[in-house]
Amino acid sequence: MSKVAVLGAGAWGTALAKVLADKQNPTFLWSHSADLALLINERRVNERYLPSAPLPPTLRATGDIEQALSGAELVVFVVPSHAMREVVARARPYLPQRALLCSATKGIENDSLMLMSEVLIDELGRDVEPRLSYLSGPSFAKEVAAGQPTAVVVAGKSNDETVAVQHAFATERLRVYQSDDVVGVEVGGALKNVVAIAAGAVDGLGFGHNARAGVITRGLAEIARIAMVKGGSPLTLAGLSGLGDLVLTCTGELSRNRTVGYEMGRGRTLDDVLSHLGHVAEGVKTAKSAYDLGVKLDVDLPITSEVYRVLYEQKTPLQAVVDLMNRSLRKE
Ligand SMILES: NC(=O)C1=CN([C@@H]2O[C@H](COP(=O)(O)OP(=O)(O)OC[C@H]3O[C@@H](n4cnc5c(N)ncnc54)[C@H](O)[C@@H]3O)[C@@H](O)[C@H]2O)C=CC1
Ligand SMILES: O=C(CO)COP(=O)(O)O
Repeated sequence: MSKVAVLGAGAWGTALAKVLADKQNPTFLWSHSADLALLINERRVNERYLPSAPLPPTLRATGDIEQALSGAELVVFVVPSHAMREVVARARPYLPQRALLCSATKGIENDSLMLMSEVLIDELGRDVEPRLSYLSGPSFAKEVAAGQPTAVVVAGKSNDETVAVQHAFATERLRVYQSDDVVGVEVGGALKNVVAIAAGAVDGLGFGHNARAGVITRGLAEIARIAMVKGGSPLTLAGLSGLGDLVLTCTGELSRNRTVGYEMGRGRTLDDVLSHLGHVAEGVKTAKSAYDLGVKLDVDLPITSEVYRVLYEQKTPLQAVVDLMNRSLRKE
C-alpha cells in the first residue's frame, strides 16, 4: 500500500481520503486549519464538513503540509479553486519527485481564467504534466463516503500515470473511467456548477420540469462550445464530467450550487445565501471566470452570462429568464 496525501479537508477531500484510507493506504488529510485536523483525529469524523462519515484508523489528519507530503506516492489537491494556487505554492517544496498529482477541484481561476491544470503547471512547471491528472464527474461527497454506487472519470495526458490513479481510487462502489481529454473533463466539471445555479434559480422561481430540462440541455451546449474552443472534445461533454455532472447538480438537492440558485430564485440575496451555506459554491466565482472567458474567446454563453448578471449585477432571476426566452430565434 502506498502513502497518500489529500490536501483540503472539506467535504470532498474528506470523502476521497476515506475512499483511499478504506483501501488500506496510509492516508494523510491536510487541513489549513490545524484545529480542524486535531478535531478530526480526536473524534474520528470531520464534523464540520462531512459529519455523516466515520473515518478509518488508516486516515490521519494534519495541519502540517510537510508531514502530509513526505513520502507520498499520490497527492490529491481538493481545495476550493480560489485557494489552489496558494496551496500548490505551499506544497511545492515538499512534493516528492515522482509522486502522482491529481486535482479533484472544479473551477476556473478568476482573472487568469486558468483551469486547475493550467494553475498547477503554472506553479510547478511543464515537466510535471505527465504526472498530473484530474478527477471529475457526478459525485456528491456524502454519497461517495456512504459507499453509494458512483461513477467518475480521471483525465490525464499520460496513459500509464492516469491508469495508476484510476486504479488507486477505484473500489467496488466507485467506478472510475479514464480519459485523455483533460480540457474537456475540466471544463465540464467547472462550468456545470454555473449551469446548476441557473437550474436552481428556475426551480426557485417555481417553473416546471420543462424549464429545468431546457437549462440543462442548452447549458451543455454552452459548455461544449467553450471546451471545443479550448481544444477539448464535445464527446467528453456527453460523458460523466459533462452531462453526468449536469444531471446530478441541476437536479440533486445536495448540490450547493443548485441551492444558491434556488434560494436566489426565491428572492434571497447572494450574500445572505452564501453566509449560511457553510461550504464553497464554486459556480459563484466560476460564473465570473466563464463570463470573462466567453468575452475573451468570443464564445456565445447566454445562460452563463445571465447567471453572471444575477450574481454580480443585481439582475433579478426572473428578468434573466425573460431575457433568455426572448433572444432572437436560431438553429439548435
Ligand atoms: N462536495 C462535493 O460533493 C464535491 C466537491 N467537489 C469539488 O471539490 C472542491 C472542494 O470542495 P469541498 O471539499 O466540497 O468544499 P467544502 O466547502 O466542503 O470545504 C472547503 C475546504 O477548503 C478549505 N479551504 C478554504 N480556503 C482554503 C485555503 N485558502 N487554503 C486551504 N484550504 C482552504 C476549507 O477549510 C475546507 O476544508 C471544490 O472545487 C468542489 O467543486 C467535487 C466533487 C464533489
Ligand atoms: O460537484 C459536485 C458533484 O459532482 C458537487 O456539487 P456542488 O458543489 O454543487 O454541491
